[in-house]
Amino acid sequence: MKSRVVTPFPAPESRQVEVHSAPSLGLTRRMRRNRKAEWSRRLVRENLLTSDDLIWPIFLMDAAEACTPVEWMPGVDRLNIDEAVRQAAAAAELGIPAIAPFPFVEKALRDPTGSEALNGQNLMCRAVRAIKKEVPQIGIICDAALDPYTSHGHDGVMDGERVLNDASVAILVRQALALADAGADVIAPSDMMDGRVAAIREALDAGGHEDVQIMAYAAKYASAFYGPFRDAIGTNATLIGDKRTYQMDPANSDEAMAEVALDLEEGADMIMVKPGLPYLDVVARVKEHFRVPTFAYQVSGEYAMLMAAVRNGWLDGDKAILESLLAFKRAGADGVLTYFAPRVAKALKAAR
Ligand SMILES: NCC(=O)CCC(=O)O
Ligand SMILES: [Mg+2]
Repeated sequence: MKSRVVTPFPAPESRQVEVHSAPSLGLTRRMRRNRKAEWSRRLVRENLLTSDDLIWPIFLMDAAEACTPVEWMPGVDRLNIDEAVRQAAAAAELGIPAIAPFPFVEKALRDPTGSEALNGQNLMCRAVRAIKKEVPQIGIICDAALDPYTSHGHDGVMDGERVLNDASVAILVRQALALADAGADVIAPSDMMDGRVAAIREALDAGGHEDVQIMAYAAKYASAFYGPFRDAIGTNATLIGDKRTYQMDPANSDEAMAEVALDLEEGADMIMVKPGLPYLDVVARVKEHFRVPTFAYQVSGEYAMLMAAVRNGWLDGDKAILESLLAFKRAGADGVLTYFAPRVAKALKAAR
């Protein structure tokens, strides 16, 4: 019997590859044709990110220093009022339509009922007045929620361990009125109490604020991605327990549809899904079904993840950030709240 010689690899001459004379596959449809040049890629592009899509969340702080860095959000600062006015002007110049301020409230001003939220001279109200006066062309979206103001870090008032719904709504309504009186263009209830949109709408109308819009944090999830925000506004130190009795279970999406339906019935002009990238399925489902102005919040944890990799040189910053924001547009969002707003607006301007 002849023994077979097994060659582990083909001999060198049979490994020659004829690149140019390979037979055509005879395909009718070649998806790559439209991708062959930049002009063609631009022509067939389905979604576009522009500065009109950006809402910039900023942090406020009563401080002598213009900027106080937020440790867990590299590149983000808490701004005193003068600096917030300056940066709002710069944002308007960059074509950013709106900002969303959040206050770092001194510990001494926090109490169990969040009463500082009702003070018409509090940090938020003073900042809103100052920005409205100097930069009237930028929209100001103000959160209605008590967490920056409560000693326990919850978005409402408590009875023992329980966050009370209706009692919290009564306070949120007064907070919303104080913000509207200061000049807020949009009230954004982020508290996830039931019935707060209707109550706020009614009070705004009764208070002569028919034109103040409501952007409801309609589907806000009890998420681990808010960690760095809590560092920024100082609630990581105060928060007792978690927010799972009012914010949504990350496992659910039918429930998000019910939340959005309710907020729209109650008078929300715009709705929001939060967090962003991990919940794009919810954004897509909501937009597809309700066809209303739909926003998503690329939250602090998403910002921190991207920035950590960018700072390590593991990701190309502008490219990764722009791609992350384009994903929201693809999912159907009309706009995104993002800490990257000024960076992105600058990059988009430079690319024009
Ligand atoms: N109500 C506003 C937030 O909770 C923001 C959360 C974040 O950026 O992590
Ligand atoms: Mg709700």
